[in-house]
Amino acid sequence: MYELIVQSHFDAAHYLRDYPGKCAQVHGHSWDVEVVLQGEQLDNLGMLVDFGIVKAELNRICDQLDHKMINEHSYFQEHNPTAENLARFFHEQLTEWVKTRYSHIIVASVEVWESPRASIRYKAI
Ligand SMILES: Nc1nc2c(c(=O)[nH]1)N=C([C@H](O)[C@H](O)COP(=O)(O)OP(=O)(O)OP(=O)(O)O)CN2
Ligand SMILES: [Zn+2]
Repeated sequence: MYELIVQSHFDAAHYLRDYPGKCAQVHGHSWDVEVVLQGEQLDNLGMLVDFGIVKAELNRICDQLDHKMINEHSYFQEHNPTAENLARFFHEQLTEWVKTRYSHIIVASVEVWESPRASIRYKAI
């Protein structure tokens, strides 16, 4: 089993609805995102899938949030923009993308760091 890992990054603002503390106020973070894809079968180049293709898709999703107010994104009007929901958001979008293109890989996990010392990892079950 191979695991392919790519990372990306975005800067954005958010606030947590109904949060009993300072995070209920608008503030910003520099989020880091790491995606793990798993698969067994390699292509004729000996790749699970080209890093560049996965990075481009991950960057496309990050661009939906980069330098924005996350709460205004349609997904986060319904989900509080916690690291948990951000990880789920990336996982859902990447899974949709993988399913339409690659039958031999799955999105095993997405990890979102809200700071260098705090992250959430979401895994498919
Ligand atoms: N499980 C989660 N807990 C918290 C989340 C989250 O997404 N999932 N988010 C927040 C807030 O976004 C907050 O901005 C970050 O909280 P906190 O680490 O307390 O704040 P700082 O970055 O300022 O850290 P300091 O150690 O106080 O400097 C809260 N919790
Ligand atoms: Zn925050």
